[in-house]
Amino acid sequence: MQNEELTPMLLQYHSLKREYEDCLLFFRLGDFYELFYEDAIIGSRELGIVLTSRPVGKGKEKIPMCGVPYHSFSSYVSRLVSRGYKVAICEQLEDSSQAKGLVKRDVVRVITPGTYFEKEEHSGLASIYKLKDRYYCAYLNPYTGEFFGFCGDKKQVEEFMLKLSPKEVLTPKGLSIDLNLKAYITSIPEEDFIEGKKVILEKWQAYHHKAFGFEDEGCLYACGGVYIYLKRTQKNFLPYVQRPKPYRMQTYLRIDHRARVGLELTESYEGHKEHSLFGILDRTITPMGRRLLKFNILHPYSSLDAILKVQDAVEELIQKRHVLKTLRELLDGIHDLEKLVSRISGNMATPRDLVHLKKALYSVYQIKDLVDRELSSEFFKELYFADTLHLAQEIDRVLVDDPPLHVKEGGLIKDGVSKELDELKSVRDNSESILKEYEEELRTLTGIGSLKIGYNKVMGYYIEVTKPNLKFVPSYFKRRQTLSNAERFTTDKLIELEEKIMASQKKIELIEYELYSQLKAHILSYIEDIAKNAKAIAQLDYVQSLATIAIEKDWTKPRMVEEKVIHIEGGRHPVIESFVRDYVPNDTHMDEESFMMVITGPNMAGKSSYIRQVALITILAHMGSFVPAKSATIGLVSSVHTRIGSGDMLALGVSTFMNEMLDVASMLNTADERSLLILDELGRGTSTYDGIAISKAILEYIHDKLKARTLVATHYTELTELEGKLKGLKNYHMAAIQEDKDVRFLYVLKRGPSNGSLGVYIAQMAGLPEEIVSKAHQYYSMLATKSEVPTLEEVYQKSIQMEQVEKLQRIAEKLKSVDVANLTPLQALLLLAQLKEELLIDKEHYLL
Ligand SMILES: Nc1ncnc2c1ncn2[C@@H]1O[C@H](COP(=O)(O)OP(=O)(O)OP(=O)(O)O)[C@@H](O)[C@H]1O
Repeated sequence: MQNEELTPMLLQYHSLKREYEDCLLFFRLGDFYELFYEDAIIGSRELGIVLTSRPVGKGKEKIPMCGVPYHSFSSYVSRLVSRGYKVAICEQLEDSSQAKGLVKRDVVRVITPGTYFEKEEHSGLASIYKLKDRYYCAYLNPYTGEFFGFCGDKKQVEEFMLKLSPKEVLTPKGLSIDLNLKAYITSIPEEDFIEGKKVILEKWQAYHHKAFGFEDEGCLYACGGVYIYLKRTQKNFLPYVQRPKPYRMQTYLRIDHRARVGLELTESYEGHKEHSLFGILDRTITPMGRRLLKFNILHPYSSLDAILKVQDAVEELIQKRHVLKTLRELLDGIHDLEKLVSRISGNMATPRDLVHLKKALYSVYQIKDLVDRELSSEFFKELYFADTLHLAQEIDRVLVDDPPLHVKEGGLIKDGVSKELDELKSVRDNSESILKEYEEELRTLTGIGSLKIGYNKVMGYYIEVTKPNLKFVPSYFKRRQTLSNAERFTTDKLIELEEKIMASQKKIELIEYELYSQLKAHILSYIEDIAKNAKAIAQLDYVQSLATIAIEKDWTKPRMVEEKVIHIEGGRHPVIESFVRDYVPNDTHMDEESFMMVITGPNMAGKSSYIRQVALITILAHMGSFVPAKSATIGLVSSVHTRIGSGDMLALGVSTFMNEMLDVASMLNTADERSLLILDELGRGTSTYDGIAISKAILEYIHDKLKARTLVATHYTELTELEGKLKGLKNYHMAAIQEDKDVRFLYVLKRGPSNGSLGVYIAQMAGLPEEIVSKAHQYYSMLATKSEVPTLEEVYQKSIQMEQVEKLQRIAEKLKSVDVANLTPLQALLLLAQLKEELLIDKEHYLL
């Protein structure tokens, strides 16, 4: 269509669309946002709304269009951004009734997949910048304001991105990033990163990247790209952004994406939160606490100091149950403070948001008081609370307790706040009683008992008289409207009254709006303080959640040590124990001498559950949490890696075996001596001989080179031959009993190798046809005789012997280390009692 054929409104549309070519333009027309042309076709397809075509050009040519109501646009926008579209919101900048000619319009905000800060699930903007061969990246969560900068190699950047899972990643134009990112990529000019760095330095009044704790200025470029993009897209709606800070991988126990999936940390394989560690652990009350808990599950602490600080806080709360109870009650009154902060900052706060803020800030005040009075561990002493009570009091002074949803509805401000407002309100209320009096007067005057004065937005005030009474209407009544059974009139006096009421109403609205804006501006000037309190509340909620779950599930405080050990007595799997009745606890003993466990046993015997349980207990301990065990001593771990078949990369076209080898390669390249490795069914994706050969070679490498604590669950009994050859490796098996034609699982970890997988029995239990099962039994007997497979009874006896020998060795070690000459009589007696107990096999029998 030629320009001259377009209406002024369409010309306006085209000029805006040219500026925002890569966006779907939501063009405000009255109570609707309209989409035109190609945008309308996309919008109708993606949103399932009707596509119309209207003759809008001067030549009356039809163009495709569709629209969504302005008050519910949010859900439509969230659907579009989650599918990778960008949406430009074009508003009317003046009141259409006041405008001369075409209403002024402009784009006030661009919403992209990572910047929709009203919705947590659509929030997360990152960037990648490359200088020489270093990658720099930044991550901003516009929902909470959290802002990180990070520098690392390709692998670490991938890990950073997978863990923080941004929805949109910004890269400089022309830079090809060969990374596995699950986010929408937006290219922006390289100059934006440079310009952004300047803006950041200016905003936070800093002169150097070191002022933010960054070792390298590349991080500030990456942060700059993110910040400038946010500013340009959000324009006047900039959410709250915290000062950028370094994301320090070394302060966290590293958990890579494979371990997150394999150990079902935040969701189960099926995608359910409830069956994950997070689902089981979550006793938080506020959304801020919940977010911190999730973050800490993926980022447990790596230093002893940090862990002990949280542990002590959790222990103190467990001991002071009454304080814990009050704290939980107070937290219950706190809304999502981080969300409120970004809404206030983005100029989107409704009057009800401010009421929520008021309540939250009153609770924060009470919580601070409780913490000061009742809690003494270092964690609580270090919590910083800003004074925000005055803000709560100010909201309380100005805003009514139950305000309407929108500012426009009026009735926001309390009496006594503004003299002028109070006077106008009394004029308005008076006029209403004058109206009532006038209605009475007219009824008496005309003798029409049913006469009434009414109001609607279109006509204003009117006098309504039913048809049968029209004959009594005086001549000075002016006709306004005819209805089916009544007529509507007005009089000079009514018009005069109406003008008075309307004038005061308009003024009331103006003053209320002004006072409300002042209140918002006042709150905005303390936004940093509110954000700090949101952080403190998140921390408190985190520790109270850990204390609550520890009480509920009777967990114990693990002893955290620097040595390379894991000693767990009576350990349980935190998730499975919640769903299985009579979960059988098991012990774990790993130290410098014996740091690899190979666990064999039949299918379904509990091998995988056991090795995962050790990893989960270790992670919980590093979060400062109590753990599901009778007792535990956990030596610090630097990273947790898993090789667990979950099929998560099959969708990417990688075969099972290749996927497995990729996992192992990634593990071996990043793990170190202090890592914990969990290997489940290594080598299962290839032929048996290949599988055994590769598994053996990998275990030897881990043993000789890495020396990392490692748990292996396998069906290859051949791997058990490594015990004896590799000093630090020991065999264990999950015990099962063969009862006639059935197998009974004991779920007890026993020393020594198992005798095979009993897979035929499992097939039988699963209901395979009898014919197949009996054939399989015959084949199994033939193979077993050839390779001399021991019976279950033989395996059991051997494991008992091994356990007894090891027990005696431990006792001997203990005795060797005793300095007899320096023992007090009491210590000697206690030692004697302890040794006697350790020698006990059951209630009546002793070892030896
Ligand atoms: N300690 C335990 N106490 C009670 N039940 C358990 C225990 N460990 C595991 N189970 C139950 O046994 C089921 C199977 O366990 P798991 O998957 O760990 O066996 P597996 O030996 O790894 O089997 P496969 O070799 O077939 O993979 C679990 O889903 C759980 O219900």
